[in-house]
Amino acid sequence: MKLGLIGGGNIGKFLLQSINSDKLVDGAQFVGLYTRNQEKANELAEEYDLRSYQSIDELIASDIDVIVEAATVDVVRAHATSVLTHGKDLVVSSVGAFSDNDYFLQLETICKEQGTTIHLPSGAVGGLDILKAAKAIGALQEVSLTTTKPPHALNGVTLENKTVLFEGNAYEAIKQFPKNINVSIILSLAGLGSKETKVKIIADPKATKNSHEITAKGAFGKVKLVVENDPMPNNPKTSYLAALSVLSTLKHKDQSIKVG
Ligand SMILES: NC(=O)C1=CN([C@@H]2O[C@H](COP(=O)(O)OP(=O)(O)OC[C@H]3O[C@@H](n4cnc5c(N)ncnc54)[C@H](O)[C@@H]3O)[C@@H](O)[C@H]2O)C=CC1
Ligand SMILES: O=C([O-])CC(=O)C(=O)O
Repeated sequence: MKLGLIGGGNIGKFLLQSINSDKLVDGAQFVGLYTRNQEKANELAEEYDLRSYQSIDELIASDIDVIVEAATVDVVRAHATSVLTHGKDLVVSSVGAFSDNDYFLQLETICKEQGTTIHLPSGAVGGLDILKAAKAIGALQEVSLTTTKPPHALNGVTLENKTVLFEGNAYEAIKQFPKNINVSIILSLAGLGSKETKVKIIADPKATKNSHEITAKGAFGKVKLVVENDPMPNNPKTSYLAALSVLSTLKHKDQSIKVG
């Protein structure tokens, strides 16, 4: 499996190390890369033995099977259609790009026409299996997410006390915090949609973890799940689990037996 990477930041570098150096995914290798900073791109290309491209379009047109995005929500929105129409599968970190249901359906149609697949990792949360199972018979009634991070992992404003920065639905949350609340959109896609998924974002100067508390109820009963994530050293906005989940998606992508 020949992989192309967009974004050479925190998650991107973790994936290069795990796959190209540590060989953690059998038969997979990153062979091409595009990231915004050309100097960084060249350094990564040298270190991990792959080709650096001058544009995302060139990377997409190259001889690769799968594009792995680890950049931004805007990059996904700008390039997902092109990835799919070039017959490549797409693995997305910035799942917030799928907050709009019409856009999601549009991409789904392209996938069907092209025989391609978009993989959306669970990211820095869990519990998607429960939401999907309950939704299958329309038995899901309510989903809420409360995310608490230290201020430097959110808007960077110095705060004395715990402060609610946002309260509303996932659709609005990702608009205001595109680098912080992708998790709300994966929960929306598994569950009730971005307009019906409740989100609260709290900045807590005493917090040392990026924590996500998910509650849901429906005909199945109810669930409360708290994920207390260690942040990644290179980017405290991003939890380690988010990077691990992209790696796991690549590891299990072509498995014959699917778990969960
Ligand atoms: N699904 C989830 O649960 C989570 C998703 N994320 C999202 O994953 C994405 C990647 O996260 P990190 O690696 O931690 O971020 P990062 O900020 O460390 O790295 C992003 C990289 O993308 C590059 N980039 C930015 N704009 C670009 C463009 N227009 N074209 C090409 N490259 C561009 C940057 O130069 C940087 O190298 C972010 O959108 C982040 O919000 C992060 C954490 C959890
Ligand atoms: O990594 C996390 O804890 C969550 C995050 O940044 C996001 O969902 O965008």
